[in-house]
Amino acid sequence: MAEDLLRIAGKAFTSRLFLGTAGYPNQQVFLDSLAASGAQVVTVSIRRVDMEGGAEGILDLVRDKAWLLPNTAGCATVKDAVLTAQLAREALDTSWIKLELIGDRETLYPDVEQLVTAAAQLVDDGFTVLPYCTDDPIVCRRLADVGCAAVMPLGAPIGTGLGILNPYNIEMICARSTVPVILDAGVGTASDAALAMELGCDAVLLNTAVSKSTDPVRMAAAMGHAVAAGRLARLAGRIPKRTRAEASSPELGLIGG
Ligand SMILES: CC(=O)[C@@H](O)[C@H](O)COP(=O)(O)O
Repeated sequence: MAEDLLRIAGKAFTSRLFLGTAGYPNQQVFLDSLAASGAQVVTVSIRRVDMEGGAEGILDLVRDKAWLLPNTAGCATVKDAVLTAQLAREALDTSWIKLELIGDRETLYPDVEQLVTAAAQLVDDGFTVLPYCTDDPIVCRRLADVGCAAVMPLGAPIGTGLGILNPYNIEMICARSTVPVILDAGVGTASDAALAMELGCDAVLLNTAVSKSTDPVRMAAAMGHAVAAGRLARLAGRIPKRTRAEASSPELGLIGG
């Protein structure tokens, strides 16, 4: 079987799982979870992280183990998000940014109007932009049109673990998208991650489902397997759903039949 690579902006990955870094019991559990998951992309909140490698120090630990994807979590205006992205580029020497622009502190839903504006500005400024967005095919199209390298529609609100609330929209986004689709947020357990891949997503980004599980290292391994299994099933092509039973064994040719 030929190697099935995920390609984003010219960079190739063998794993289709992206992992967040927040909320782990301690750094060692995060590092063990990362290893168990096989994830090659790790997202870090620029507002949370200590650039000097002090108390958090996560950057130094991760740099040689995964591709760093800084994010603008906590930003609520275009200005804020653009400045945070520029700070990340300076400090981390990467032009990749996961653009989060939150419209509401309670739901943490993206503000899509500001998101498209910020994405366009960052693309013009030379960034590789991966925006966290709503599960709306038109919003995803707008983001691709302004030059985003991928789109990251939500499965459910961040941290809820509700799974994929609107699988029809996710499937539609995947079918229409001209750029890779990464399901981001709301994954609760391994079957959610597998479903995302079966619906046609190119990758899955998740955090809370692993960091807050009872056994993060074991859940991280489960997520790695789920993403790989979902991808394989997608490539293999599922059988159509039927409303009536159909015998799985042929009746003709049976001995004595
Ligand atoms: C870490 C990160 O980027 C999160 O904001 C992301 O959206 C994941 O959400 P979950 O924690 O729901 O997986």
